[in-house]
Amino acid sequence: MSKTFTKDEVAGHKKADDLYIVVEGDVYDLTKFQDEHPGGKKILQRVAGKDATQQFWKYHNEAILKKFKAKLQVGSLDTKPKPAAAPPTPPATPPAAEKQTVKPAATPGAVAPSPGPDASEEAEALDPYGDLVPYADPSWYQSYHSPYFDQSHADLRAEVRQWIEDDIMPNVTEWDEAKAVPDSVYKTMGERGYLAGLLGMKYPTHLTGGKHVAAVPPEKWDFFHELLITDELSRAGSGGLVWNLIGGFGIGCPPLVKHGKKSLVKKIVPEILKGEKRICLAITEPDAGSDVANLTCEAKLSEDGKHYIVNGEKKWITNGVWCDYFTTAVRTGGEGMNGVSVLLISRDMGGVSTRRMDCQGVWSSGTTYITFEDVKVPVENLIGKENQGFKVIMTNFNHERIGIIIQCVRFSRVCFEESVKYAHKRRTFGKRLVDHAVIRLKLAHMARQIEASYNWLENLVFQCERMHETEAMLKLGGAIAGLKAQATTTFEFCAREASQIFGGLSYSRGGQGAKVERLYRDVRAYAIPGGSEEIMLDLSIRQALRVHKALGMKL
Ligand code: HEM
Repeated sequence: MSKTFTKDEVAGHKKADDLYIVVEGDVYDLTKFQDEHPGGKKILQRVAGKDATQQFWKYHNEAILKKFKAKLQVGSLDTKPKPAAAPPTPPATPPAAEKQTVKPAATPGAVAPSPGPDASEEAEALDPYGDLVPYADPSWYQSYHSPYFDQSHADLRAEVRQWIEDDIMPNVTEWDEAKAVPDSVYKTMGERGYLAGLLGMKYPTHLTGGKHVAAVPPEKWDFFHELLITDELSRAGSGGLVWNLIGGFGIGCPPLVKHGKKSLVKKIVPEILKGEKRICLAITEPDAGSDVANLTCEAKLSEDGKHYIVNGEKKWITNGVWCDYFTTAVRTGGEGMNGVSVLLISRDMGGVSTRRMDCQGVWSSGTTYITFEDVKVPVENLIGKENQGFKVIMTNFNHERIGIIIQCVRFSRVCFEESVKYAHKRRTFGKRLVDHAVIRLKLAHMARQIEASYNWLENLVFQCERMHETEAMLKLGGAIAGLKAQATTTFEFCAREASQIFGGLSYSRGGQGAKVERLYRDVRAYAIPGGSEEIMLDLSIRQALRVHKALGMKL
């Protein structure tokens, strides 16, 4: 794309059969494209030979330019400024050298805490990052101080964001409409080491042949790195995409890695972490959702005691249609939670059928109906102990719910960010949308809920980082359930308000309102599965009271 044009040269291409335009200093040949332009060809012919930057931004967002650039750009104007060697980054405020650590002064006789040798380094906020729209990113992206994030998180953030912006964002709408994401994207998740970092545990180099995520040394990996991957993936604004990539894996693989027999884990997990095989979690049934203790899919021990014979149905199983393995909850004993076990079922055992279900949202996630008919599962595939599967499932719920929360908060931010950007370009009644108080009120209500949810999330992720998994399950289950309800209601609110701000553009699919329209459809996929809002709210209080009674609560 090295060809340069003068303004006059571009002006020479102003006919329908020879149509150039300029957008942001780059020259595009739209002669052939005009017939397929969704906005019509006449509108392009009216700006033929001219700089159409302003008109372009009125009707499109950045993803469109990224998507079509390679195909349509023929050069740049000679007046276009050359890009700087490195993108300028605003300095953190104020510059490090001028920063002073506040040393608490002690009055004689009093003991004052004093900062350790690393205090000034830890106190440093990271450089501002991203578009800097307030509340569109977590505050530590925008030069707030944080006790949780350091340079390794900032490096990972940059790595994931670049990939999402270049390879994912421009295609997300197309993939959602096609109800599938190319397999190569999931494979890339494995190759980049992201899948292995999403298990809710320390980075498992023993299962990745020593490989790890480029930006972060494995020994530094923590739950905040995990949070970041899901958060940045969610910026694409599609529940279908996120669930396609990590929906089945993120809940189906951890029970296997943590509670499966070593030989089984060693045999199966490395291929999954590489992105070569896929796994999902099969718990919900046509007649048992949040009410897990009532599941009926049965697993009977064969007479020789070597196999379980599995019969039953599973419904709403994310990724099921594409999966090789199914981490499946089955009934091996009597009624209730003490008769439940977890088995790893492989598609090649025979008797496993999957069909795609049509759903309101998360279109590209592959929601599936599964039938197991006389599937012969070796007893070695038992995950955890027989009839003690409920504990495996419950521990896993915390990890699943935190994932849902991260996604919901980021989707809420996406709704907010899209709204702020659109409100700055759309004019009604003689002024920009953002200049109407009623629109600012909507933005303020979105922002306050987003920040409250996210700060609670950071706190709980930090607790998970510090507590043992069983302690976390017992102590944090209630709070995580409460935050799930908080996050899904925030998401629902933000999707609604963003839709109102975008008006018709978020009612039709695609185009500038694409993310908002899609997310609005995805809301229920978050508010219902993984524990419905109603069950989460009730659990949050019941569980908190139980824990605090044990802690010595005085009433
Ligand atoms: C590089 C040049 C261009 C490309 C690749 C392009 C591509 C597209 C695409 C893909 C859409 C479908 C909507 C979407 O997905 O966002 C669209 C819609 C549209 N485009 Fe363009 N376009 C270009 C230039 C322009 C220019 C210069 C104008 C105006 C002078 C324009 C006016 C429109 C309009 C009015 C729509 C319909 C918007 C709506 O449905 O609300 N386009 N364009």
